Amino acid sequence: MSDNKKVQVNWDQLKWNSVPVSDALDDFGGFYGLEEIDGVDVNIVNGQAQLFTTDKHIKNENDTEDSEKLTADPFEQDEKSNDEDVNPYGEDELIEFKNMDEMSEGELSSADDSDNEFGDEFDEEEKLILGDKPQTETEKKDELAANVFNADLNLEDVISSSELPEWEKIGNLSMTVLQGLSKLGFVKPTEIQAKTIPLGLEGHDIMGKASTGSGKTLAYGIPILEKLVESQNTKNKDPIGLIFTPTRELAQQVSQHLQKITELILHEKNKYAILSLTGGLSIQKQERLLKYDGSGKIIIATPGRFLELIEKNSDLLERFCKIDTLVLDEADRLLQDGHFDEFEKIIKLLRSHRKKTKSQYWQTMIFSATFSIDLFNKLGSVTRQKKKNEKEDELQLVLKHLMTKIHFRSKPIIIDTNPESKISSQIKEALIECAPLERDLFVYYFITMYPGTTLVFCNAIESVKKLNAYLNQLKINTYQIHSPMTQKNRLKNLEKFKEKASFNSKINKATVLIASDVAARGLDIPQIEHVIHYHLPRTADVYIHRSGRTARASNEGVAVVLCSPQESVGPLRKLRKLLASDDVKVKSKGKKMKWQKTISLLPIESDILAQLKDRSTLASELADNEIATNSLHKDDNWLAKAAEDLGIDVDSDDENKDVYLAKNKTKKMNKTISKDQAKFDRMKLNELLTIPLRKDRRQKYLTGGLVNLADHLVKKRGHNGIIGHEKTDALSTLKNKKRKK
Ligand SMILES: Nc1ncnc2c1ncn2[C@@H]1O[C@H](COP(=O)(O)OP(=O)(O)OP(=O)(O)O)[C@@H](O)[C@H]1O
Repeated sequence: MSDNKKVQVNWDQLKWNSVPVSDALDDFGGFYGLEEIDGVDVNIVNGQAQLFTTDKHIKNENDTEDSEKLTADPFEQDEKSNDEDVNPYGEDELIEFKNMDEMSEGELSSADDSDNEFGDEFDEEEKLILGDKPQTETEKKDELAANVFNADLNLEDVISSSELPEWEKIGNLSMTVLQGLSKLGFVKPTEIQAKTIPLGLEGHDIMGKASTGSGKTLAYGIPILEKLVESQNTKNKDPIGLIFTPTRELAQQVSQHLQKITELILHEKNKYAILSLTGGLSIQKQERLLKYDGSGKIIIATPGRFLELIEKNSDLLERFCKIDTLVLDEADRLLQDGHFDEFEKIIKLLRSHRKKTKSQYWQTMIFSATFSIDLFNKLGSVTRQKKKNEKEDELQLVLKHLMTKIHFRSKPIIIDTNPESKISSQIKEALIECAPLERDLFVYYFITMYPGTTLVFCNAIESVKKLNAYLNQLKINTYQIHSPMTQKNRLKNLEKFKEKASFNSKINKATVLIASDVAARGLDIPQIEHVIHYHLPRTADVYIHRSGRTARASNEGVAVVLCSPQESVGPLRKLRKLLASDDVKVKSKGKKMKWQKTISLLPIESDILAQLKDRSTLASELADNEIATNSLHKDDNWLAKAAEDLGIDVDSDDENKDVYLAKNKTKKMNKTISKDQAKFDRMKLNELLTIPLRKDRRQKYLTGGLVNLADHLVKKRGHNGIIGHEKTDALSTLKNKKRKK
C-alpha cells in the first residue's frame, strides 16, 4: 500500500493528540476532553461517520500505550469521580416492607428464587434509578468515542436537520432532543405529540387524551426536556418539572424514557438531573441524590413519597415550590378519591411556599387515555344515565370537575386524539367463555397455542400466586408482580420478564407475566403481544388500561377476556356498552349498532384442549399443594415467633380455639397432599409433558393424512409445540375469523 492511499479505519486506530480544554466548554455534558487529528476524511453514511486516512495517521503497536492513555484517561477520571459519587451512599439497604404475605414471595415465584443474585443492592438500586449504563470496558470506550466524536464533528452535522423534518415542523426543538429522538428511531411525532408539544412549549395548560401506547410521555416530556436543555446553558439551578404517576413502576419507566432522550447532555456530568422518587426504595438515599449539584431538575414521583420528602425536609419544599411545570400522568387515576388527598396536600404546600418566590401558578399538563366519569363506575352497578347535553361535551364536563380539584394557570386546552373509540384501534379483542374453575386450563391452552409474550391480569392476589405456581409446574417461564410484593422484587421481576421475553421471542417460546392491576396503567413493554383478562376487571377504565399494555406505538396486539356465561350477560354486556362510543352506536344509517357483537369468540380447538386437561389437573393440584404447604409453614413460624416475642408457650390447641385461625388452617390443609403423592404427581406430570401434542391426535405417517407433516418440517410452516398444526398466531387467527365471516 502506498503511503498516500487512504483506507477506512476505526476511531481507535488513529493517532489522537490531546488538546487543552477551555473553561468555556466545561458545562457541555458528556464532554470528556478534546482530542484532535489531522489528515482524516469523514464521510457520513446513513447517519454513521466513516473515517478514511493514510498510513502515517494510523497508530502502530508502539503507539498503543500512549494513544490508549489518551483515550482512556478522561474516562478513568470520570470513573474515579463516579466512585466518589458512590461512596457517600454507604451501605444503606432498600426499605423492605415485610408482612406475612410477602415473606414467601421468593419461594413461590421462579423469578424470586434467585433473589440473591442481587449481591450489591446499592448498585442495583442505582441502576434502577439511573437506567442502564455501559458495563464493559469496550462499551465504555465506544461511548466515550461517540461523545468525543460528536463534540468534534459538530452535532449539527451528525444528524442533519433534514433527517427529522417531521419533528422540526412542530417546533424549534434543540439538537440534544433531536439527537435523542433520532437515536431512538422516532422519525416523526405521533398525533398527540404533534398536537401538544407546540402548545406545551408555549407554556399553555393542557388536558391531553389519547389511546394507550400513543406516546403521551413525550407529548408532555419534550416541552419539559427543552427547558432542561435551556437550563444547562443558562446554569439555572431551579427545578423545572414535577411529574406524578400513580405507580412506582411507571415513575421509573418515565424517568428512563426521558433520560434516554437527553443522554447526550446528562451523560456522567449531570446524571441525577432526571430523578424518580418513589416509595419502596430508600428515602435517605433519595435525599442524598437530591443534594448533588444540578440533581432533581425533573422529578418523576409517586405522590406518597414526594409528600413524605417535602414534609420531612423543608429545604426540598423551598426548592420544589419553584417548578415551572406540573404534570399528572394517568391524571384520572391520580385524581380519583382515595389517591387525591396526598396530591391535594402537595399542591397546597407548594403553593403556600411559592407565593414568596414566583408567580402563583405553574404550567399544568394532565394526560390520560381515559377521562370519562362513566368508565369508573363499577361494572356490577347501574350506569349513570347521561343527560342529553352531557353527550356532546363530556371532556368539558370532566374538566370542570377536575378544575375543582386542581388549579390551572389558565383554562386548559383540550386535545383529544381518540374521541371516537375508547380502546386503541390496534387492539384486537376476543372472548373465551369458560366456567370459573376452567380459567387456568384456558390460559394454558392460549399460551400453548400462541406462545408469545403474554401479560395476564387477575383481580385477586391469590389468583396471581396460584396461576404463577400452576404455570411453573407446566414448565412455562412466568413472573409475577402485585402490590404486596416488595418494590425491589416488583422491579426485579419486571426486568427479568423483559429479558426473558426478548430471548424467548426469538425461539418462539412463551413468556408470561402475571399481575394485579398494579401493572395495568402506563407500563410500556413493547414485546407484549397478548393481554389476558383472567378476571373481568371491576371497572371499564381498568379494562382499557390493562388491554393497552399490548399494541404499543405502531404495533398491533390481542386482548382476551376470560368470562363465565353468567358474566357475559351481566358485567361484560355493560362493559361493551360503555366502550362503544356514542358515535359508533349510531353509525350505521342512524341505526344503533349491536355493541355486544364487537367482541368475537376466540376459536378453541377442542382436540388440543382435551390433550391439555390431564396435565392441567395435575399442575393445579401441585400448585395448590405448594402454596398451601408454604403458607402453613409460614403461619407456624409466625405463631412461634410471636409467642417467643411475647415470652409465652403455645400448644397446638390454642390455634384451634381461634375460630378464624382454625378455619383458615383447615382450608389450607384441604389443599395439601402427602409428600409421596406430590412426588408421584410430579413424575406423572413430567412424563405427560414429554408427550408431544398432536393435531387431531395424529400418530403415524409423516406424509399421509390431510396435512403433510414432511412439508411442514421442510418449509418450517409447522407449529412449534403441536405436531400437524400450521404455525399460527392469535392476531391473524382473529383477523382471519373476521374475514371469513
Ligand atoms: N414518535 C414516536 N415514534 C415511535 N415510537 C414512539 C414515539 N413516541 C413514543 N414512542 C414509543 O411508543 C410507546 C408508547 O409510548 P408511551 O408509553 O408514551 O405511551 P402512552 O400514550 O403514555 O401509553 P399509556 O396510555 O399506556 O401510558 C413507547 O414504547 C415509546 O417509546
